Amino acid sequence: MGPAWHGGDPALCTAVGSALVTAPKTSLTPPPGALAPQRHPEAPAPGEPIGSHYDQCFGCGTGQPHGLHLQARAGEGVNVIAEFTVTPDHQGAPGLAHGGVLASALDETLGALNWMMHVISVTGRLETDFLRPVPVETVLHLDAQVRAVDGRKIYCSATGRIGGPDGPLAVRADALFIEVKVEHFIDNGRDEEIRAAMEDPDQVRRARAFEVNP
Ligand SMILES: CCCCC/C=C\C/C=C\C/C=C\C/C=C\CCCC(=O)SCCNC(=O)CCNC(=O)[C@H](O)C(C)(C)COP(=O)(O)OP(=O)(O)OC[C@H]1O[C@@H](n2cnc3c(N)ncnc32)[C@H](O)[C@@H]1OP(=O)(O)O
Repeated sequence: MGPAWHGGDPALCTAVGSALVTAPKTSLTPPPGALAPQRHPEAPAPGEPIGSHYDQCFGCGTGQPHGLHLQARAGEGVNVIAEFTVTPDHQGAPGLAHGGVLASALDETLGALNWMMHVISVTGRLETDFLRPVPVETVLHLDAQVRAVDGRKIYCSATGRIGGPDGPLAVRADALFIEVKVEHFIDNGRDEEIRAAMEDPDQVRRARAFEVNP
């Protein structure tokens, strides 16, 4: 038998007869004690653009030539909306968007939820359903919302519709984001980019926006 998805880590699988059966992974369903998400009092007003968290970000960076250039806006609740236009650069099959690009668009929209709660979090798990092919030149209407919060774990979901905000569902995702401190980036990022980010007053200002979290 070939290696399982977890590389055969004995902590993650149990032997049943001769077969390896994976243990259930952390659920994307909030546990019973999870709390309803709170919109931060200083979250952007509904309809207000959220802006890029880092100008070199593949998802939202305005200075990233290869990026998706996603521009999310605050929703009414603990949610954000965005539009993403599929271009020929995003193809997987002739004339159709690559699934990984669509997953990135969902991931980035979910990441923008950080601004609605003033919490820094990173994707721990992202489970994506691809329901319809998405042709080049399609505008994908994205909507992401936080469903619940349990300690550092943020349970959220996103949808991507075609033809309009109420159009047919093309992609959807459930995700678990994990809250981190700004040190997560400083400790793990490459020195060159971290140094440049710390010398950029706009970047420092964006990071500081998360420091006070009542
Ligand atoms: C000066 C520079 C400043 C730059 C930054 C400035 C501003 C920043 C502002 C906003 C920007 C923030 C983010 C970017 C936004 C959007 C981009 C799109 C989103 C992404 O693209 S982001 C990149 C991809 N992402 C990663 O690069 C994560 C890699 N990963 C890790 O870095 C660790 O893995 C981590 C931190 C996730 C956890 O590590 P950890 O040690 O802190 O915590 P631990 O492992 O204890 O987990 C605690 C509890 O979460 C559960 N848990 C953990 N992982 C799980 C999983 N995968 N599935 C199910 N449950 C999971 C555990 O089971 C436990 O649960 P319990 O508490 O119940 O036991």
